Amino acid sequence: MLSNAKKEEQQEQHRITTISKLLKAKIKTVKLQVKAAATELQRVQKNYGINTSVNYLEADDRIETKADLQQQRSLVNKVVEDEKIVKNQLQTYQLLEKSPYFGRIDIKNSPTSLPEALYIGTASLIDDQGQFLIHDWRAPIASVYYNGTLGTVTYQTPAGDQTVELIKKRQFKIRNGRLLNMFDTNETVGDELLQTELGAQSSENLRNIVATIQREQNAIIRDTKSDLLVVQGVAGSGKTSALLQRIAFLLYHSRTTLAANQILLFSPNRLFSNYISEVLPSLGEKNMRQVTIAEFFQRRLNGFKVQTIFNRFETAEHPTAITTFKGSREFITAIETYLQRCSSQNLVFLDIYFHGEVYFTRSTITKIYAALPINLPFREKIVATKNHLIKKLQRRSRQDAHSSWAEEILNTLSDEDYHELLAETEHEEFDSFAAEQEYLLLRIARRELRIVYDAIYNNRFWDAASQYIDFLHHVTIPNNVTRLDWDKTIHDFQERLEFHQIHLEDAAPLLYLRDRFLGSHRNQSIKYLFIDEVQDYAIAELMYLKMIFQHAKFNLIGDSEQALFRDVEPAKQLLQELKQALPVKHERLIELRRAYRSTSPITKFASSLLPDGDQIKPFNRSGTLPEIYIEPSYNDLEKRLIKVVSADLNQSDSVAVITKNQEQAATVWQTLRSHFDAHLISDDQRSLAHDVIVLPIYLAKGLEFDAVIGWDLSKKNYPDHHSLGIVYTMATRAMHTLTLLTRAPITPVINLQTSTGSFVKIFNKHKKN
Ligand SMILES: Nc1ncnc2c1ncn2[C@@H]1O[C@H](COP(=O)(O)OP(=O)(O)OP(=O)(O)O)[C@@H](O)[C@H]1O
Repeated sequence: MLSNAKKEEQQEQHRITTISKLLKAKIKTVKLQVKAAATELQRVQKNYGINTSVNYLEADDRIETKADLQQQRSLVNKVVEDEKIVKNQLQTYQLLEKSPYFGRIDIKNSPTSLPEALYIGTASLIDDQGQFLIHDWRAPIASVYYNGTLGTVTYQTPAGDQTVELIKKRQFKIRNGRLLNMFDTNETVGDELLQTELGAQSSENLRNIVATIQREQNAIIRDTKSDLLVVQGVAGSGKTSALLQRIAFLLYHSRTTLAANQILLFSPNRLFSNYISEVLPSLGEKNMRQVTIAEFFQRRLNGFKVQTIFNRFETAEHPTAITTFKGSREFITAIETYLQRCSSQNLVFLDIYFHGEVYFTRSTITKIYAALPINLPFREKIVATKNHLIKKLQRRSRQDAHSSWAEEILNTLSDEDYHELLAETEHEEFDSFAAEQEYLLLRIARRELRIVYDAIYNNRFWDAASQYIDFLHHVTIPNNVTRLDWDKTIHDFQERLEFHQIHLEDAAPLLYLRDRFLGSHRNQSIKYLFIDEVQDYAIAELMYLKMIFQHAKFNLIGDSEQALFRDVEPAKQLLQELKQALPVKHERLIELRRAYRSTSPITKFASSLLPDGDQIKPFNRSGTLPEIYIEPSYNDLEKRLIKVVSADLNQSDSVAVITKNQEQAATVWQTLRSHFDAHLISDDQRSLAHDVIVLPIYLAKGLEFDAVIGWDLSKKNYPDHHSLGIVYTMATRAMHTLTLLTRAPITPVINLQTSTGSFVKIFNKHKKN
């Protein structure tokens, strides 16, 4: 006799087999359709080529050709679109074939109705009768699976809230048509499945978490109302995972109005961008756009080399009072006040040159600007000044047509140039040769004066960098900054300018001043802006982004405790600052406290380093205690490293040695390379595919590894509490094993006399000697 459970398992396997067969059949059909669509596209494109190349030279046929062309073009577009649809369909079926669904909910719409079983998967599947065999995880009803415990459950739909009775919730693990595991659960998504997922070895890329999204993560993913969504979550709480699932959700939810290229993610570096690049495709969606803040600033400060976050971290371990000031809300507010109060005399207008001589003087431009109504917004003042200058230029170009330089150019024109200049007019139009000459002179003058026009059009009559320097001279500096130090930074800024370089701390304020004054460079197309690791961004940078991406909804994701370049700051305080700096109508804060990445012993150890670490809830996954080796000498430290790496490699696929900076990483790598297939990771690297990698902490941000070895956590390397964020980030990169190596004395950030000592196994070789 089969037990009930066994019978149910058989029934589920039977359903899976039926669906697998159906999917196989569908894949076969769609593959043929894809092939046919490709052939059709080739045919239409070939025809398009032939049709568009004929008749083009015959003037009488032009009109006809244009209409034909339009028809041909829309035909090509339609066939391209058809091909895209079948290709997408194929991709969806192939995705479902691997694992058609992961959840089932049995619901009753009313107490008297019969229960209905709904299966939840990565995408929907509908049979020939129009019945849903699988519901997409993003469909409104699917939120019952993620949010509800058994009983009455309410979920949101476009038509308003709906209530159902949830009578069963089941989770599956299915691979290639085989049911590997199933559980009935009352929880959001039961721990058992999550245990298996989290216990697995790390992979080169972050995975999607669609089958095991937790309730609080679901709130992040499905939020559609907030203009400013702030997520503060402890290390390994699934912030990045939820962010990517959220993008997939938004693309589904707003599929007629939102495209992947209207979503922009600021990520810490290229390595991280690559690490997360598989999640959206694995959910059947296209990737959003990604950029680092330095790349973004650099594009906007055309011609300047902007310091990267990485470089800033490498060159200065802690922010100075000046860096903090330049990154603050007060600094941006001071720029705003400065601009409002700046008299036209203080605006740094520039002479406009032509043929090496001043064409419009600075004082002319200042006068034009000064004559404008005082209350006009900056942008309108700039537009009015430009229009005024362009009118002046038009008048002057008529005069300049009679200048000696214009005549000289005319006299030395080659036949070819002469005819080219005349090309746009009919020769017969001129009454006389003199009229033709007059016409040509004006054209020459206008052509030559194009550089003046361009200078006006591109605002080159105003010098943003010098204006910024003037602002730096005028701003009231805070008490903790000396005048001498401040003057030094101004000098430093000027010196860098000569080499076309700019410090990261100056990029946002300078751009803010420039774009606020000119009213330019606004981005209208981005609808959602995401910033991961937001704790590494200055408020001034966020304020600039807010000014530029006026129509975008902001999603700021971070962990104030993993701040590398700042002191650890309480989440609430950071939030308060964000709210003040980025005022919006609907803001929302979601905090994540459960740490999923690391085993429970690792999370407990890492949390014990923090002042309010008891707020962090470890996920219940067992593992060995982290280990600390305190060695008497650097030589011993190196020997220990080799032993630990060997031991880790026996149990783990990925071992990462994390150092304080690139220089130390390079030294450690030299030690390891003769023993292992070790790889040194640098700023521009994209791949992590090696047994042993060595990288500085900054590059390890956001990533995870089976085994982590923290290199030289000595007092020398991490002298005081400023290093807390770094050490905490390092420890929380480990999924299964964590070993910290150090010379004596150990950093005060790891105080072994407190509870920290009980969460770690200590091997103090130094004491013995
Ligand atoms: N609901 C979940 N189901 C399965 N795995 C999860 C879930 N949430 C998080 N994880 C796993 O936990 C790990 C950490 O997730 P993620 O990198 O998204 O966290 P994070 O908060 O961005 O971390 P950090 O700030 O420390 O870089 C990943 O391996 C992720 O797959």
